[in-house]
Amino acid sequence: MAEEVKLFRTWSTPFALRIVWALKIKGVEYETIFEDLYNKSPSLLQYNPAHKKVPVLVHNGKPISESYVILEYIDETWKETPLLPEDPYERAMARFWAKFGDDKVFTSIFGGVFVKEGKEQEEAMVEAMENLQFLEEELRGKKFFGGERIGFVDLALGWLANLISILEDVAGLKIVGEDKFPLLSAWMKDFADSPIIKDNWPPRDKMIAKFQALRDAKLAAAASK
Ligand SMILES: N[C@@H](CCC(=O)N[C@@H](CS)C(=O)NCC(=O)O)C(=O)O
Repeated sequence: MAEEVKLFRTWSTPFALRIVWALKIKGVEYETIFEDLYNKSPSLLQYNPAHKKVPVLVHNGKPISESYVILEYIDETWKETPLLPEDPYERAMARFWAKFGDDKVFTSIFGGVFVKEGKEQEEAMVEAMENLQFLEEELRGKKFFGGERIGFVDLALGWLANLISILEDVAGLKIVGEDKFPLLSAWMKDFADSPIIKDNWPPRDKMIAKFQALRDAKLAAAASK
């Protein structure tokens, strides 16, 4: 039976980009369904009733959601070019850093620095810098978080390379600079320039416009409170 793989996503969400990159690295053919999150399709609601979010991967009719769960499913189903290390401790650490990226780094930047101003933004920046320093240390002696090639943590943190680079245009924020985070800066460049990753990257102009609108809306909402 031919495999049927479908990916429900939006063009911009960093959570879905993880899945796009993983499927491309594994060489899995798939169909893309672009969702409008303001008008979610009945299929999305049926496939992910618990969260009603993208991404959702549907493999031979069976839905899987939550990007890290999907990444692990992909890695276990299509075993060529493994994303997670073999050693159980290394695997645990990869999952740890991926989760740290979402729980602490993403939150301190996109729920903090990006949507705040003045003193509040300065405080959020201190927290973001502390969190980023952990990732800087984790990269010591390595080109990618996965070692010599892109792995699970690189895909998990891909949003850093993808979104951080546009924040300077959107909010005048230079969060990861060569002066403060030389290893992360080099990683952001190497990751973004890697084959497969660079061919599957949302258009920069569109990203800037989207995140500008997002920031303006968040700041306006905060001001009207
Ligand atoms: N933890 C989820 C996060 C997914 C997520 O937040 N998706 C957003 C798009 S960036 C979404 O679908 N939001 C729709 C909503 O909240 O209604 C994952 O890793 O897949």
